[in-house]
Amino acid sequence: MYELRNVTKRYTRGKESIDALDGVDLTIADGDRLVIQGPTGGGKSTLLQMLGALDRPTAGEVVLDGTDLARLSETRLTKVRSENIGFVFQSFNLIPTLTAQENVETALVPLGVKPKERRERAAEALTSVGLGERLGHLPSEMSGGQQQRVAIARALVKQPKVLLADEPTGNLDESMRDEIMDVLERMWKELGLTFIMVTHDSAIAKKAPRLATIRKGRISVKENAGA
Ligand SMILES: Nc1ncnc2c1ncn2[C@@H]1O[C@H](COP(=O)(O)OP(=O)(O)OP(=O)(O)O)[C@@H](O)[C@H]1O
Repeated sequence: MYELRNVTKRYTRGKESIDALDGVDLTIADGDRLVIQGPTGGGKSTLLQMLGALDRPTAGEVVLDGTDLARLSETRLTKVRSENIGFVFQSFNLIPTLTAQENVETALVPLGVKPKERRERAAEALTSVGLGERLGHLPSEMSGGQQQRVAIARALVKQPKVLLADEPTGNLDESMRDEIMDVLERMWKELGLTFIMVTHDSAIAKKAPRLATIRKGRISVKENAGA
């Protein structure tokens, strides 16, 4: 469970400063699915960075399961991230020289998982996203949708509590967008994840049960009981 209290993130460049987040309060329960939308520059990616322990706020608290991430050392933040949080990005971020299976295995290396178990768990994760036949393929030998599925398997192989996705369908055409949204939704349900996704796609936002909008660093949250 996340509890954000009065979170401010100020970026300063020379004499100019901007509050990318300006007093954000937000609670996200375990197993929630939250979609974040808003105009470009509104603060979406900055919020995701706070939730993902990739950066700390300038002021306020980002409490994950009772621990304030804003107060952790860099080493502890890295540990929280590698154990609890899976990331999926718009640009897939796969390593081009590694096969699908090797790309997925990279998520287990920092956790000290032995090579044999790494291979087995990576194969299992790829099978669960429908890529059991593609373990030995390089990213360049796969479609955009398949590459994004490898990235999803890499995010989930460590069995995180939280999945954060930043425009996961942004580089995909419409049919692949639907395919990736189906995989993400199925994983959210099957694994009981807390799933938080940034999107510019109004069709996806419309279907979201809980929708946060961020403008000029300020957040408003709407529940959509019908979605
Ligand atoms: N590292 C940084 N240094 C300085 N300013 C930054 C930095 N990162 C973001 N900003 C500024 O903070 C504001 C919020 O940026 P952010 O990337 O969070 O917006 P966004 O809603 O994700 O936008 P987009 O939809 O374009 O990705 C913007 O004005 C941006 O220019």
